[in-house]
Parts: sequence; C-alpha cells; structure tokens
Amino acid sequence: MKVLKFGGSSVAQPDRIRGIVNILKGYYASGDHFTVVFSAFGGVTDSLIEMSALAARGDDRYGQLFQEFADRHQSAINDLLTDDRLRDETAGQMRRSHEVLKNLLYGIFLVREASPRTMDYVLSFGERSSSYIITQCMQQAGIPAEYLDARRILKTDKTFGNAKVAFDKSYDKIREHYREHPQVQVVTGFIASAKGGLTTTLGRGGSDYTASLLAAGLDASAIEIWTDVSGVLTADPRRVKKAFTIPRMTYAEAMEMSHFGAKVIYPPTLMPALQKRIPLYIKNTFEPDFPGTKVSEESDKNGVAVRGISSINDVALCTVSGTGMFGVPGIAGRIFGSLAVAGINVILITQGSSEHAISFAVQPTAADRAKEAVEDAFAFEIERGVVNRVKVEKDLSVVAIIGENMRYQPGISGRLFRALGKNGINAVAIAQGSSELNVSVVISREDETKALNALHEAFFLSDYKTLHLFIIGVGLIGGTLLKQIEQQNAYLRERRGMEVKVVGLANTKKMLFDAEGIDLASWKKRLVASELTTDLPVFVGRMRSLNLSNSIFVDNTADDKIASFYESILDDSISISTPNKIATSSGYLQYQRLKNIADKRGVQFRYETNVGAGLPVISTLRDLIDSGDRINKIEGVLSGSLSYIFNNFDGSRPFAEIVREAKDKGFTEPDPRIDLSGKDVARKILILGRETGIPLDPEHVSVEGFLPEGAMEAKSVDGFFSVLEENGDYFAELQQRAAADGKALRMIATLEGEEATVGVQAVGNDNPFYTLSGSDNMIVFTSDRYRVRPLVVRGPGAGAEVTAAGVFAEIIQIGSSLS
Ligand SMILES: NC(=O)C1=CN([C@@H]2O[C@H](COP(=O)(O)OP(=O)(O)OC[C@H]3O[C@@H](n4cnc5c(N)ncnc54)[C@H](OP(=O)(O)O)[C@@H]3O)[C@@H](O)[C@H]2O)C=CC1
Ligand SMILES: N[C@@H](CC=O)C(=O)O
Ligand code: NA
Repeated sequence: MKVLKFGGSSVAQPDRIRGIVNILKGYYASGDHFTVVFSAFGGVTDSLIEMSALAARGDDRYGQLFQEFADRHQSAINDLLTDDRLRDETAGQMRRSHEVLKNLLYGIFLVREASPRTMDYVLSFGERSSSYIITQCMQQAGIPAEYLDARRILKTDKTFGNAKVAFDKSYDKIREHYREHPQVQVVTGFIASAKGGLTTTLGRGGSDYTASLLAAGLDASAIEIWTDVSGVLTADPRRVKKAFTIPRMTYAEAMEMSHFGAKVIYPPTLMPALQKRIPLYIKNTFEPDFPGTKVSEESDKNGVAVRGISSINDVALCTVSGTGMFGVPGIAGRIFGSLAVAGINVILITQGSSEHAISFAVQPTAADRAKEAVEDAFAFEIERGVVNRVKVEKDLSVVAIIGENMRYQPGISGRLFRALGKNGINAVAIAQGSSELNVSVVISREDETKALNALHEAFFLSDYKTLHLFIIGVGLIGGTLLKQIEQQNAYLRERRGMEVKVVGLANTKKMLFDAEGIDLASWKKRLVASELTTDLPVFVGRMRSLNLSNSIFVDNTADDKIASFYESILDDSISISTPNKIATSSGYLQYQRLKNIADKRGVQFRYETNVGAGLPVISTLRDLIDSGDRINKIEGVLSGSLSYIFNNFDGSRPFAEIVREAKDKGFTEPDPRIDLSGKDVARKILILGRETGIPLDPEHVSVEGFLPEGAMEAKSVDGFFSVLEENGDYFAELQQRAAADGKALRMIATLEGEEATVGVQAVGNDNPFYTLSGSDNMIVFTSDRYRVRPLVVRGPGAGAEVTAAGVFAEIIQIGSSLS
C-alpha cells in the first residue's frame, strides 16, 4: 500500500486535476494498492479564513467571497465531470454542503465571533469539497474511488487549530476502516476530529501529516508527497539559481531542512514516517516522471557531507553578558526559563567557554519581549552592574549547512567560514549542535543571498563558481577582454568549474547593470541603450548594494578618478584587477594603503598588466623575492609602443607616421604623450621598484626625455602629432647619428640600488636590447641567484589581445582563490 498526497497547488485548476487523475489511473492500472489524500483547492483555505474574519467583523462582504468559493467548486464540477449522473450528483452534494457553510458564516456574522473551534469547522469545507469532487472524477476515469472524510479515522485532542493526534486510537480506526473498504480511499487532508465529533485541524500544511499518519496506520510501503516543486532542493531556488534537487536524504536531514524553512515538508509529517521507517518521496505534479527526493533512513557514509543549505531570513540576536556570569551555575537556566515563561521560542543559542556572554536568536517580533523577560529575571544583577542590559541586534539572518555526513569529515566548517570570509561576510554568531547535523551562522540580513550562493558553490561539487564582474572601461582593452570572456566561458565552465558573468559595465557616458549577467554578444547595444548616465559613486554603490558573491572589480581606464575608489572597493571585500597604472604609480602611501586593505580583507589587488602587459613581470619579481632572492638590478625596455617605434624607425619613413602606427595598433596609452614623454616607462620602473620593497615616489625616478622642445606643451593629441610632424628632421637626425655608429635607439629603464632612471640610449649589437623587434619588452633581472646570467622576460609588451588576456588571467586567478 502506498499513500499519495496532492497539495493545494497541485489541485488549483481543473486542468491540473485532470493531470492528477491521469497519474492515478497509471497507478491503478499497474495494480498498485494506494490511497490518496488531497488538500483544499489552491487558495481556498486562505479565502475561508478571510471570509470568516470578515463575517466576524460584521462585514457583509464575506458573502461575496462565499459566492466565489461556491462558484469555483461548481465550475470545477462542470469542467471536470462530463458524465451527467456523476455531475448532477456531485453538484447536488456540494450545494447541500455549501449551504451549511453559508449558514455557518451567517452565524459567525451574527455573533461576531469565529473561535478556533468554529474556524476548524469552517476550514474543513475546503478539503471536504476538493476531495469529494476529485473522488467523483476518479470514478469517472474508471478508478473504484471512495470518498473518506478523515474525521472518521483521525482522532485528536481539542487543541483547535493545531490538534494533537491520538496515535494509537487513530491507527486502530484507520486499520479498521481500510479493512472494510477495499476501494481506493480518497481522503480529506488536514482535518480530524475530537471527542464528540468536533472538527479539528492538524496545523497549516497538515495534509502531509494526514498522509504520514495514514501510512503509519497502514504500514504502507511508501508515502508520496506530490507538490509543485521537484523535491527538496539544495537551497531556496528563489535565492540560489543553481539549486538542484537532493535525490535522497535522511529523515534527520529532512527535519533540519524543513525546520529551516524549506517549505516542502511539513515538519510533523516526518515523525510517523520515521517511526515506521516508511520512505517518503517528494514529487512534482508538473514533472511526474522526475524521481524527486527520497527521504528514508538510508544514510551513506561516503555520500556528500552537506546535503542542503538553508536560512532563516529575519532573526534578532539577544546577548546577555556580564562579569557576574562566569562560573555561576544556573545562569542559562534562568535566561531560558524566563523566555519559556514569556512563551518565546529560541531559534539558536551560543556561549563561548569564557562564559562571559550567552547569545540567543529569536523572531524579531519577540525580541523586545525577550529583552524584558531576561532583564526582569536578572534585575538584581543588572542593578549591581554584574550583568549588563540585554543587547538586541536586529536585521540578522541565520544560514546553515545541513548534512549527516558532516560529522565524518574534517574541514567542513573551514570551508564554510572561508566562503563567507572571502565574500566579506561577517559571522555575528555561530552554533553547531553536537550532532553535527547542522552548522548555523548568524550574519547580517543583507548578506543572506550572497552567503547562500557562496556556500552553495563551496559545498556542491556539481555546482560551478560564478564570478560577478563589474567592469569600468570598455575601450580597446576592456572591449577585447569582453570578447575573450565571451569566447572562453564555455571552456571555463566545463574545465575549471567557473563561470564569468559580467554584471556591471561603464564607459564615460553610460553604465549598465544586470545581476543575471549581461549578454556579451550584445553588450554594446545594451550599454548605448542604457538609461543610466555614468556616475562613479553610483557605480560603486550599486556594486555594493547588489552584494553578489564573488564580485570582482576591473578598471580598464587610464583615469585617475577611478583609482580613488579602490580603497573603499577593497574595503568592501571586493578584489580588483586593473591594467590602469594610476593607483600603483602615484603616491607611495596610497599604494601601500591599498595593499594593506587588500591584506586585511583577504582579497586581491592585482595589476600584472601594469608592466609588460601580459608578460609575467611582476609575478616573476615577486616569486624571486618571496623565495629569498635579492634583486640587485632591473633593466628593461618597458614600453611596447616606444619599442615598436624605435624598432621600425629606420629613417625611411617619418617618425610621426610610425608613432601613429603604434597608436593604431593599440600599443600606446589612450594619450600617446604619456608614452613618448617617458612617463609611462617611469611609472613602470617605479612599480617594479616598489615591488622590490623600495618606497619610491614619482619624483624619485629621473627621466631624460628625447622629444624636441615644446612637444609636451602641445594642447591636444592632434597638436602633439603636428609637433612630431614638424620635427621630422630632428627625429631623423637622432636616428642617423645612432645608425652611423651601428647602433639602435632604445628607451631603457634602470633600477639599481634605490636609483631609478629612464632615458633613450643608442645600443650596439652587443647589447641584448639591440635585438628587440615588434612591440617587444625585455626585462632583465640581476639578482643574487641570477648574478652571472640574469633572468630575462621578453615578448610583446603592449597590445589589446595580450593585455586583455593578462587581465583575464588575473580574474581567473582571483576567482580560484574565492570560496
Ligand atoms: N594598450 C596596451 O597595450 C596596454 C594598456 N594598458 C592600460 O589599459 C588601460 C586601458 O587602455 P585602453 O583600452 O587602450 O584605453 P581606451 O581609451 O581605449 O579605453 C578606455 C575606456 O575607459 C573608459 N573610461 C575612461 N574614463 C572613464 C571614466 N571616468 N568613467 C568611466 N569610463 C571611463 C572609456 O570610455 P569612453 O569609451 O566613453 O571614452 C573607455 O571605454 C589604460 O590604463 C592603459 O594604460 C596597460 C597595459 C597595456
Ligand atoms: N602604452 C604602453 C602599454 C602598456 O602598458 C606601452 O606602450 O608599453
Ligand atoms: Na605583466
């Protein structure tokens, strides 16, 4: 024998009922013995509550609600029952029954009172109507169905609204009834009866409980709860998009999940099932072939550690503390005794072993009463100053990981706190039952969704990590980066378990946000069409308020204004990757502050592309230093654009033409004067100096320019090009002089000791820089270990593809370090 139960949403419309009758036909045809429990049609219980409340207030609009209720059932009958006899019989029966309800409501209206006892009777009309109509539909479909009013078999006390079941008596009645009724019994969920035939109810969601009680009474082989979701999910799918069905779990796990608000199972349901070891299946009426979730006693010790992640959305945390608590027995007893007397339910409790403070979480609505109750209980100690007034913190949530196997695996809480920490989520309080079935963390309510997502990614291998990128600057580098992400996303998801979602974009004009991810095939159009004008504080504020897990900020501009936001971004626990050299090459103190904040927050501030674009220059330098090497000298061609310019300037074409070419190829800064003046190179050698530990400031780098006088006074980039054109002879002469000696011009930066210099040199073919071509950079590290033969990094040091790829690689590295 199987017990099936269909909830209100499964029977909300006639079409759905037809679908269910079809499912039941399949069961019947297969020869399975079954009985089936129904809830009221979706929304009916709420409407019965509302009409009674109106009537009890003397508001005659209850009549209209009643009429809608009656009409809804009559129209379901007309829609579902095509057999004349069955239809007339059902319609007649419902009319008679609803007449009773109508009179009952009128009674409530007259006496202005709907007691819990009356309410239970009113509510019973919901289940009685739905179950009766569906019984008739089943008969029409050829199933020998018989309507069973559960009040005949389920016996309770008189706690109206949430009656306690008399188990043995009910089980006897169930067995007796089923022995004498071989037909398929169609049972009203939720309702029962107390002595004297009084109607009672089993609490909201009680139809599940009805099914479980029937199953226990009948020693059924299985309980199937049919609902509108595909079983119990790993997390609330409204908050965690990647939540998926838990294929199987233990009763204890299901109990934990449902206490934590996974609405799928009504908690008392599990007890009778557990006692009789009856497996319980949660199935989806929309997807009848999907296996759903099986809840049983089977636990596999090798299975996943964490079965699900859950949360309680709004709690208040009360803390009792004071010097008079240490080593005094009975404190906890008095706190929780006072709460019990005040009728306050405690959600979570923590006490550190210093015994200085006890914290407990309650519903926010109960927080003030809890404070009052405890302060009353400790009035004496509070007056003497040995216990403090109760501190109440609101706007908190509890997130919890749940799973029986956690107790067999070390490192689970490490992973939990790492995922929270990497996302800047502060744990306000922590609790773990010694059963290790659940680890609960109290956090700020605004972090709840972020926490659930971060934990989901951290604990479910089948899940992939989603990085949320906020990108400012979509020009040459930014645009290329977006293209690369679009092309590589499938690979990253499959091979690296990582998905990169761009959720924020901005250029100087517009900005755009989409927490679901901006489609990278059409970002340009969307950005142009966006109604948001770029406003940096707003952009940063939005990034903060979206509060997405694994957020990363990418600055692809050359703007100094953006760098001024880095500090607060890092302080929000958001990592940064940037090719923009402003922050790293301006004041030393700012550079140092950014590094410190990143360290403090456990996030990353990355800027490898600041030197040598995608070439591993900064990382190589760090590796040398971290492994104990000492840098004696750094020498390099650090400008991709100047390298290109000098490599191609052989006197056959004007200098200005080649500069333009370097710009067109994407090697120069947005403003090429920064390159030609030597400023860009100065920034780079400065950064390398800082990385070796020298606190250099820009004025410490001496730059010897090579431009003709007045060139840097040009007011615009175009003006600058005009000066270059006008000075064709000047540049030709520079080149010819070097060539006459068999030499080539190179802009070389040197750091030796604390001395940093930048200047153009003419080098001969015995110099390693002589052989460079294209936009090559070449960085030569002479160190204690690389003394005789230095370590050399060489390759294209500018250009859109290599630079964007360098930023992309950093994003992936940051991503790997998250959660
Ligand atoms: N080219 C290369 O080889 C290398 C470049 N870099 C660095 O990469 C960075 C980007 O260079 P590149 O792509 O060539 O520059 P681009 O001029 O092509 O692009 C800059 C982008 O930033 C946007 N932007 C600028 N200021 C702001 C602002 N205040 N608010 C919002 N958006 C802004 C621009 O918007 P809009 O389109 O509206 O103007 C544009 O989208 C620079 O810092 C450069 O030093 C680093 C290593 C190598
Ligand atoms: N403009 C720069 C680009 C890399 O930083 C260069 O020319 O090297
Ligand atoms: Na680099």
